[in-house]
Amino acid sequence: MAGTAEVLAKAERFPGVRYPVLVPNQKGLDAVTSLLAQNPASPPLTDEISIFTAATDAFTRANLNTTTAVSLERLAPVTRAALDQGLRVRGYVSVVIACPYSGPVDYARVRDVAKALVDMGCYEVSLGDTVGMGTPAQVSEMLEEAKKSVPVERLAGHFHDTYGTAVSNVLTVLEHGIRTIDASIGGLGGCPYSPGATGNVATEDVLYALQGSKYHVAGTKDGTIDLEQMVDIGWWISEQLGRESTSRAGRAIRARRLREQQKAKL
Ligand SMILES: CC(C)(COP(=O)([O-])OP(=O)([O-])OC[C@H]1O[C@@H](n2cnc3c(N)ncnc32)[C@H](O)[C@@H]1OP(=O)([O-])[O-])[C@@H](O)C(=O)NCCC(=O)NCCSC(=O)C[C@@](C)(O)CC(=O)[O-]
Repeated sequence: MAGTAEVLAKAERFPGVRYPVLVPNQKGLDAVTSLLAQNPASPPLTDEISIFTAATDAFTRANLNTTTAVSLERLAPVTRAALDQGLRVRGYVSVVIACPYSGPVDYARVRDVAKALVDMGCYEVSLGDTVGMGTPAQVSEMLEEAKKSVPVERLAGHFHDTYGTAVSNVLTVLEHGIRTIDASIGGLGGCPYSPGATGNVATEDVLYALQGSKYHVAGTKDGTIDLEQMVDIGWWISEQLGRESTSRAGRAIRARRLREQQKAKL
């Protein structure tokens, strides 16, 4: 968390793109507030914070050094203060399917924690399969429970791809009415307290899977994004970070291009 302000101050920003900042507590909000005060800009460096907790005490202890109930008590005034400053607040519930420390998750806890985050002022709650073990059947069951307390329009899907089910889980939650999906280019991401978990579902893989579907990508000219360009970006950032892209579509398209180059040489 300590380097957040430095990263944000150096990030190149583009109109229409949001740059939410992960804020675990009041100190995190204070860092954002002072950064905005020291760097007045229009549009501001950020207009949104993301607060986070989990569906199990065991994960919240690892991630926030407290229980879920205490984290919610601490985050309520942080959310009010952020809203008072005109910031948007997004919430995350981690480990909505399985917890790396306490095993299978009670979906009623997901329901109740998501409701607590909405009640304190989050405009949206992202449901995170942090360990990436969820199957479409489990995700469906969890979502049916969460929808009992939070309208589906206020929910988002956040899937890590450890067991290779993230894209199918994305398609599952879309069928349930969720319209916001967290994804990362090249499959980057991951939580330091989720041992063995891979990064988030790759943006390239979600885009590939949505091709020909009834879903369109919001904020784009024709509802699509140039997948070939996204693949280039996924490989570029992965190489900057000294890693391989974990995007299946990214790897397949790179391999296809290599075959085409070899064929052209013949
Ligand atoms: C929250 C704490 C700090 C509590 O940790 P703590 O030890 O209870 O906090 P503390 O108040 O005792 O402070 C300990 C030290 O941290 C400092 N500190 C205190 N707060 C901050 C802050 N906001 N920013 C920077 N520094 C901070 C504080 O100043 C102090 O520094 P010292 O005096 O020892 O030099 C710790 O548990 C922590 O850093 N947690 C975050 C861990 C993390 O980065 N998790 C990954 C986030 S992403 C995620 O969770 C998954 C998600 C959301 O993406 C979705 C999903 O996949 O599920």
